[in-house]
Amino acid sequence: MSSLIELNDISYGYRSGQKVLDRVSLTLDAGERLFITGPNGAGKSTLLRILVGLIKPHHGRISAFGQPRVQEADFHDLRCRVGFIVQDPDDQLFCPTVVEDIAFGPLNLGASRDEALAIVDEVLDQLHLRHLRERITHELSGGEKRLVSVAAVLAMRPDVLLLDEPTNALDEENLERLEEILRDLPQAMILISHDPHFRRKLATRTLELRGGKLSDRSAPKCSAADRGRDAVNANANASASAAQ
Ligand SMILES: Nc1ncnc2c1ncn2[C@@H]1O[C@H](COP(=O)(O)OP(=O)(O)OP(=O)(O)O)[C@@H](O)[C@H]1O
Repeated sequence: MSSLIELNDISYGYRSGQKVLDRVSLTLDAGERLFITGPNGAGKSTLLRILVGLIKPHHGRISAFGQPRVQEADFHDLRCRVGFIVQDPDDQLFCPTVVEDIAFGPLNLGASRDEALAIVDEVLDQLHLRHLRERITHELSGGEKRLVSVAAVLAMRPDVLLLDEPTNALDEENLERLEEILRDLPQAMILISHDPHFRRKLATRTLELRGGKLSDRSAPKCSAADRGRDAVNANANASASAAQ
């Protein structure tokens, strides 16, 4: 079975600076919760923006749901199926009220007003957020905005989720609730997070982006035999250096 998402040999650099991504490849399979870690400015958000077609890579190929994604029309279709929760909820929420913000996606995908409102209530119940339904979006706290942006993306019933720093601004209770919600969702997802505790609870696989390269952090540790061999080699090198 082919992967849901495949990025092959992706390279990119902003005009202002050096290469951010250097021949990066990744796959996302059904049921995975794939975490991407790495230092600030490593290019993690850039990678997600490339995946959904907001930035065109200088090199490499993107395929999703079995189709190559090249033209803008390909990415428009992809964005209907991939829910992207961006780092700053203020970039995600733009309607006057919470109910309008969450209904926007389903309406845009062709739902009737009644259908969209039914989805809003279902998602608000799922996230225990009914009390925020009629609130004015820009008056919400940072954590409330974060949860409403998750609700707005879930309302679009995406096949895959991308979450960029979803735990930012969440208190302990809401963090635990978000963990439970994500664990119960059937969708495959890619999560960017600096929070090791959150990652340990949810990750099925972890990649690290550093110096433009992605490496697998969940690769099996080397075996006892390998460690023994490494120790022998290290001793041999140390003896050789001492003899010189
Ligand atoms: N629009 C832009 N124009 C120029 N440079 C940019 C732009 N957006 C990001 N960058 C730069 O590209 C690099 C990668 O940024 P990116 O936001 O992808 O990193 P990140 O790994 O998500 O960082 P963080 O963990 O801090 O969120 C950074 O050096 C950043 O300053």
